[in-house]
Amino acid sequence: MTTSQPYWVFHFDLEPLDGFRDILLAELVEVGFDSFEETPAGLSAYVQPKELPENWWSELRIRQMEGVSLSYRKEELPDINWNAEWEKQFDPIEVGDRCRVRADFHPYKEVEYDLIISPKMSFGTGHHQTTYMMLEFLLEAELEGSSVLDMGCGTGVLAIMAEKRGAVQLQAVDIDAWSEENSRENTEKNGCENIEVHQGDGQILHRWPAQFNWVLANINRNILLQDIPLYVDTLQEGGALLLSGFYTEDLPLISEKCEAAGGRLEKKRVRDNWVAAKYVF
Ligand SMILES: C[S@@+](CC[C@H](N)C(=O)[O-])C[C@H]1O[C@@H](n2cnc3c(N)ncnc32)[C@H](O)[C@@H]1O
Repeated sequence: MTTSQPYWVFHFDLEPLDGFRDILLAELVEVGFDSFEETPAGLSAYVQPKELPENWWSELRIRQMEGVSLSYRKEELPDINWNAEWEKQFDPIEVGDRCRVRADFHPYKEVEYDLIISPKMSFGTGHHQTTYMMLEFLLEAELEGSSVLDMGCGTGVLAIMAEKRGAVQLQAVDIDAWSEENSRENTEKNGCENIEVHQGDGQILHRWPAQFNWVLANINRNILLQDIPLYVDTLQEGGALLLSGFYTEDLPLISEKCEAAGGRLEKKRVRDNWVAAKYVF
């Protein structure tokens, strides 16, 4: 998306947000939208007019879901230079004084971990509290020589950080094809050589029984509750789960699920009511 093209942007209001924004995003990708921004009320989504089927609105399955309310406002944009748009919206993020997440159009600055991420429409630039806290955990984790699963990899930012910190065998998985492609692009940009990227969900984990020292999963409450047992099955004895994507009020449920699988909460972080938690097994 480097050239100027006419676009439409749809500003979606979604209620409730928690857990449903990902579903909306996945459905919009299916019908042809190709770039997204999170908004406090929902999502702004971009599409080239020629890509959007006439019946897209009536086809959205999320509209039939019980208790979900969705509406939109459409704006026509004559020409967008996408590079310029990203430059406006995406400032580099500093995670403490050792890690900086930037796009390749931002100038390099001396830092221990310089992560280059082209976000396009995948989630994971470090701007979100959950990504930020996962990066904080990775900064203090013992990763040298370890094996790591990054589940729901988005831009691949967590796997990239884990390799830079010494992990030697990494699998990154996302349910979304675009994120798979974007993670591959970003692993190359960062010169990572140990990360394999896949499209898939929890079912793919049967390939890797008792394999990983670390499982990273920043997804959402419902997917985590469903898939924690699968994550635990892929952990080696003595391994750890780093989980995020849920709120403080959901921590007891997540902890209960991990404890039932033999885990213990070792440490948690909280920012704006979002939680990241480390469970050891
Ligand atoms: C909140 S983003 C996290 C991205 C990145 N790991 C980070 O920390 O910023 C969650 C990602 O999980 C993916 N996802 C959603 N459901 C999933 C599932 N069941 N299995 C694997 N990935 C999933 C989404 O497509 C999205 O890219």
